Amino acid sequence: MTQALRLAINGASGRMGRALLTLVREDRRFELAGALVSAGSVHHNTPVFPELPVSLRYTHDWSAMTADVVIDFSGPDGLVEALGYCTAQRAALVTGTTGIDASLQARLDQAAQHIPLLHAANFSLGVAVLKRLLRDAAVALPDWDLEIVEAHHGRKEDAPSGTALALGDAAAQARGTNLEKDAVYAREGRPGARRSGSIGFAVVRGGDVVGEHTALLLGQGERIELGHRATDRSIFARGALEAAAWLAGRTPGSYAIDDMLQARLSR
Ligand SMILES: NC(=O)C1=CN([C@@H]2O[C@H](COP(=O)(O)OP(=O)(O)OC[C@H]3O[C@@H](n4cnc5c(N)ncnc54)[C@H](OP(=O)(O)O)[C@@H]3O)[C@@H](O)[C@H]2O)C=CC1
Ligand SMILES: O=C(O)C1=N[C@H](C(=O)O)C[C@H](O)C1
Repeated sequence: MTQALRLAINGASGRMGRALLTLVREDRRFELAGALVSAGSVHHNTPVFPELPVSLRYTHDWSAMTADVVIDFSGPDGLVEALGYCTAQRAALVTGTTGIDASLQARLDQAAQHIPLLHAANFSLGVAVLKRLLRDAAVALPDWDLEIVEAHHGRKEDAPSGTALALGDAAAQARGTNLEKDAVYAREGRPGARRSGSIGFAVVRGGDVVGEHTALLLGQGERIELGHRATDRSIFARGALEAAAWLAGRTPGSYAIDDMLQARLSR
């Protein structure tokens, strides 16, 4: 049997971090090397599995840890710290953090020259397929209006979601344009008639919604709605663990979830 990969989870005390910890306990492909939290975390130095006879504690001390691969679901600041560790130690990095601005994106691109790095705004298989369907529909119906609606729990900090932006970007690229030019993020007062070719975003926040995305393609007298609803956060955690097992040991570079799913989705 091959040796277990030493895995560190960054943002370990969060919603996604906890979903990962639950799964990784039962996953023989991995040995949990660290559960990282922020410098000021109330979880720092508390036991990760208080109900089990294991000594692992949440920590902010990256220096005491040896990991082959890091999975990060912490937020932009935490991602910067994970990047620092992975680049210095030549560890692989899987990150699902969203709300990444252009300067952080440039740092990810730079780091990917030295380490294998996979960033995905959504680790669900269903969303990967939705993106493909949307690309096809956007090309087949170039004149139809495209609007993307997303809904998430009330604690989510970024908007629109990373997935909504990735869907918009995929459709824009498929139509030979780009999201920076075409996106409309807000309408209020009298914004005037809809600009042809624009891609509108609408955001819903509240309750415990795990994550819902609908792409509306609006024609004259008809419309298509392509949607995905996540009802259980463990689907993202499962996808991230698959990505970590797939990514560790690869040559440095920037990988996408489509690279990992290629074989499966092209069947
Ligand atoms: N790609 C995907 O499939 C998915 C992506 N996401 C994204 O993942 C990210 C996290 O989401 P979620 O788990 O819901 O958020 P949470 O807020 O529940 O968890 C994030 C955790 O990160 C910790 N954290 C904050 N700063 C740092 C830091 N500097 N270093 C280490 N840890 C830190 C915080 O814990 P503490 O205070 O204890 O440090 C916090 O609990 C978001 O960007 C979200 O959009 C979410 C779901 C799926
Ligand atoms: O914050 C979340 O919860 C989620 N964030 C991701 C995003 O921004 O797209 C993915 C998922 O929808 C859950």
